[in-house]
Amino acid sequence: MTDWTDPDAVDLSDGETFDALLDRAETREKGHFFEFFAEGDELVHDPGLRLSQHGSEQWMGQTLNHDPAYWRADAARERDYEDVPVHPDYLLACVMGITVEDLSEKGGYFLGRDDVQFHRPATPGTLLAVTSTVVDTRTSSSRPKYGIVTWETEGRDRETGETLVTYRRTNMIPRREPAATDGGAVGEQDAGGPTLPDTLLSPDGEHFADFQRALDTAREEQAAVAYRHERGRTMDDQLVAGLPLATLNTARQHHNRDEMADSPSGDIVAYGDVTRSIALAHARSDEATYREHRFADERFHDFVTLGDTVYGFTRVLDCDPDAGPERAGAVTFEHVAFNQEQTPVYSGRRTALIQRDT
Ligand SMILES: CC(C)(COP(=O)(O)OP(=O)(O)OC[C@H]1O[C@@H](n2cnc3c(N)ncnc32)[C@H](O)[C@@H]1OP(=O)(O)O)[C@@H](O)C(=O)NCCC(=O)NCCSC(=O)C[C@H](O)C(=O)O
Repeated sequence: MTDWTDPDAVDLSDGETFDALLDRAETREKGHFFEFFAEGDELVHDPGLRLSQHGSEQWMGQTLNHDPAYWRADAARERDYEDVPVHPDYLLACVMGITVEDLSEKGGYFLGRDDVQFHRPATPGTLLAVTSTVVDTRTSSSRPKYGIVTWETEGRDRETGETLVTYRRTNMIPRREPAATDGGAVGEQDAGGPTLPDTLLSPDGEHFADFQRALDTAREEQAAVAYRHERGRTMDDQLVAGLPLATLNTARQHHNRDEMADSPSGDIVAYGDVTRSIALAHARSDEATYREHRFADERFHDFVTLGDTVYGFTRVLDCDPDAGPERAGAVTFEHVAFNQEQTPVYSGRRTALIQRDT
């Protein structure tokens, strides 16, 4: 009788034998299908992650978020930070990265995020504690193989218990069993041509007063304050696979080319937080940012894959001179990331504190 614990019992040099072995082996699964999630469930995400200066600088460097307030003590003090904090995009990506193994590792699409709030800055060395609550589950009417799940997530400092960031995110999650639906209409477009303002204005500078002036002028002229950013960033392996893995994001979409070969993208795709951070970096390079405040209605419209180039477009929606400290006012933007074919891949509303002219 063959001893199946004998390392030599299976001839691995014989491809046919190994194929047959793999075909019969059960796959030990990772992640959860849609059916796992029930409204009200709370998930405590285990891996934890210590935010690091290196991780933050690597994120900033690769995504073109070159803001010295997040790496130089004098620049941080100038922006009223007690210590040099990690970059907020890195913080957000790390908080979400930790959740992926429990929430979205099975694949599916990161559709959007809402109510992103930064409660306090986080410094390098902070150990994260992250929990999520399932707030909604529903069947996708257009894609019977998927369900749609929304979670609320909170990232805290594990040592002090202080809340750092909170948000609500929605993903399409593969179902173990396809649902019976009417098949729905996929990506239907509205009929009729586009309605656009006659004039698009751009602010004269990067300070709060420049945005406010442009918005006031636009209101008088039935114009919009909307502009493109010159920089683009082509997605390479470091961005697509390296950055998500550095945040412990285990979603196969970002690092398993073999699995992704049969997917609609045909290849690995960028982590939504990387795409978003690049578009925001383009926008921030044209403004005197004081602080990030909140984000709303973030959507991922299309996937971004290796070799795509991410550009940015910004529309100014509102200016509030009374929000924020004396030296800054709040500006609400809509940012759009688009690719080399001018296809939007991300959009979101962002309120940031922008420095007044000094
Ligand atoms: C996902 C897409 C292929 C969908 O395209 P399309 O069918 O054209 O879009 P619809 O607008 O019809 O949406 C389909 C259904 O999803 C619901 N939906 C869409 N957005 C939201 C939202 N923000 N909140 C709630 N629900 C939403 C619609 O209501 C539709 O529902 P139903 O009719 O019942 O089916 C396309 O959008 C696409 O390719 N998007 C890009 C996705 C992407 O690349 N994301 C980022 C990369 S993946 C990632 O980062 C993974 C991450 O690591 C993680 O783990 O989450």
